[in-house]
Amino acid sequence: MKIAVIGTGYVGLVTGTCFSESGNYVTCIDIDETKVRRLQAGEVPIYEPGLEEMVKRNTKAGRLTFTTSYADVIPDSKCIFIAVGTPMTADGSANLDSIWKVAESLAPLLAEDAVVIIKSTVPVGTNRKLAEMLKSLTGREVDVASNPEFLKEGAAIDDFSKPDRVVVGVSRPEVSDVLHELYKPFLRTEHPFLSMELESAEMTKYVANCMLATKISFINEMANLCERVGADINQVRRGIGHDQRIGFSFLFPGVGYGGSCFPKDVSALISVAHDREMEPSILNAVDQVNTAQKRVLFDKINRYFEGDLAGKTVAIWGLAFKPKTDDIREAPALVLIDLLLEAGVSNIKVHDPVAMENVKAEYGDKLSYFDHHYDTLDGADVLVIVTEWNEFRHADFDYIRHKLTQPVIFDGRNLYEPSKLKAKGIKYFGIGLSSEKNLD
Ligand SMILES: NC(=O)C1=CN([C@@H]2O[C@H](COP(=O)(O)OP(=O)(O)OC[C@H]3O[C@@H](n4cnc5c(N)ncnc54)[C@H](O)[C@@H]3O)[C@@H](O)[C@H]2O)C=CC1
Ligand SMILES: O=C(O)[C@H]1O[C@H](OP(=O)(O)OP(=O)(O)OC[C@H]2O[C@@H](n3ccc(=O)[nH]c3=O)[C@H](O)[C@@H]2O)[C@H](O)[C@@H](O)[C@@H]1O
Repeated sequence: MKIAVIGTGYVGLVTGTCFSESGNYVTCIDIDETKVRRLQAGEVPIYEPGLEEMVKRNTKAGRLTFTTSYADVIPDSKCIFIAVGTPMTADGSANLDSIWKVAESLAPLLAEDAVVIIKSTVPVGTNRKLAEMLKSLTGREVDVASNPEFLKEGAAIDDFSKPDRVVVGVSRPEVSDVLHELYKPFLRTEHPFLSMELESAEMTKYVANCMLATKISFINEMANLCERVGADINQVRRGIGHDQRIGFSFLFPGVGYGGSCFPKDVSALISVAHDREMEPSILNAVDQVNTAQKRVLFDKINRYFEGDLAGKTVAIWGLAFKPKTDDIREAPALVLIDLLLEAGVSNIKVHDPVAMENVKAEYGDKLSYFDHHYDTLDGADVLVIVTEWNEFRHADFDYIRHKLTQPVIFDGRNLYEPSKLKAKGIKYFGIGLSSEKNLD
C-alpha cells in the first residue's frame, strides 16, 4: 500500500518506518526542511533505540522516502496519516493549528479513495471537524479516521510493532477494514484491533494517558505521606502490587511525570471538561500534585542547606524526562535547574547520556556539561539524580563519597538501597523513604 505520513517527529517517523518495514511504500512529509534533508541523508534527528538502523534499511530498500512536497506524494497515497504536534496553548487546551494547516495542504491533492487518518492526539470532535473541513474544501465526502498512538518514547519501535491493542475510530466499516489490513502484521499475537466511533477513539487516547498520569500522581502523593509517617514507599509498592487488581506498573514514585504528552493531555482533557461545564476534580488534582512533585528534589536540597544555596555546586545526573530518550519537553530536571539557578547556586554540573545537546540549546553557559557522569562530581557539594538511566544504577559509592565536598545524594528515582549508602557514610535522600522521617 502507498502511505503518506505527515509530520516526522517521534510518532510520525516511527509510524512511517514501521509501516515500511512491513512492506508498504511510505513517504514521510515534513515542513521542516533541515529535518527532511537530514533524513534524506540517512541521519535520524531524534534519539530512539533501533530507529536509525530501521530507517536506513527501509530507505535502502526503496520503501521509505522523505520530502517537503505534498504535491509529489498525496495524489498517489491511499492512507494519509497526520502525526503533527498538538501542543498545549496558554489556556491549557490543545493547539490544533498544525492539523488545520495540513488539511488545507492536503485537500486539493487527495485521491478519490484516500483515507485521512489522525494519529496525533486530538480532543473529541476534531476528526468530525476535519471531515467537514475536507468536504467543504473538496466538494465531496472524504473518509477520515482516528487512530490514536500509544507508543512510549525510548521503546517506540517495540510499542508500535507489538501494540497491546490498535484503536481506530471510523464512520464506515469499510475504512476500518483498510486499517485492519494495514495493522495485521503487528497483531499476530492476537492483540485486538478495536474499531469504534470517532469520538470514542479520540477519548480513549486521553483517558489512557490521564489514567497513567493519575497512577503516577497517586503514588507520588502516597510517597510524600510515607516520608511523614515513617513508612517506605518501596515496601508499600510491593505490598499493594501483588494484588492483581492494583498491579505494579506505572506506580514508581519519582519527581513527577514530564514529557510532551502527560502534562499536555491532562491539561487538554481538563479544558474539554470545562468547555462542557464540568469541573474534573480528579484531573485537577493529578495536575496539581504533579506540579508540586517537580519541586520535591529542590525542596529537599534547600532544606538540607537550610535555605542557603548561594555559591553551592550541584552535580546532576540525568536531564531527559525519562531514560532512553533525548526529549527534554516538560522534563523535571529543568524545573530543578531553574529553581537552583534562582536560589543562587554558583555551578550546576550536568550529565545526560543523550539529552545534553538539547539542554545546551536552552541553557547555554548557565550550566557546565560533562560527557561522563563521574566527571560532574569534582568540586560538587552534592549529587542529584533526576533520570534513572541504567548506567547510574550501579554506582561507585566510595568514589562518589571521596569526590563530593558533602557526602550527600538526592535521588529522585530511588535507585539505591538506603542502608548500603548509610554504611558507606553517605547521606541519602530518596522519594518516600522511611529514613526521611523527622528530617524537617
Ligand atoms: N511523542 C510521543 O511519544 C507521542 C506523541 N503522541 C502525539 O502525536 C503527535 C505528534 O507528537 P510528536 O511526534 O512527539 O511531535 P513532534 O513535535 O516530535 O513532531 C511533529 C512534526 O510535525 C511537523 N509538522 C508541523 N506542521 C506540519 C505541517 N503542516 N506539515 C508537515 N509537517 C508538519 C513538525 O515539523 C515536526 O517535525 C502529538 O499529538 C502527540 O500528542 C502520541 C503518542 C506518543
Ligand atoms: O501519548 C504519549 O505521548 C505517550 O505518553 C506516555 O509515554 P511517554 O511520555 O513517552 O513516557 P512514559 O514512560 O509514559 O513516562 C512518562 C513520564 O512518567 C514518569 N513515570 C512513569 C512511570 C512511573 O511509574 N513513574 C513515573 O514517574 C516518567 O518518568 C516520565 O516522566 C505513555 O506511556 C504512552 O502510552 C503514550 O503514547
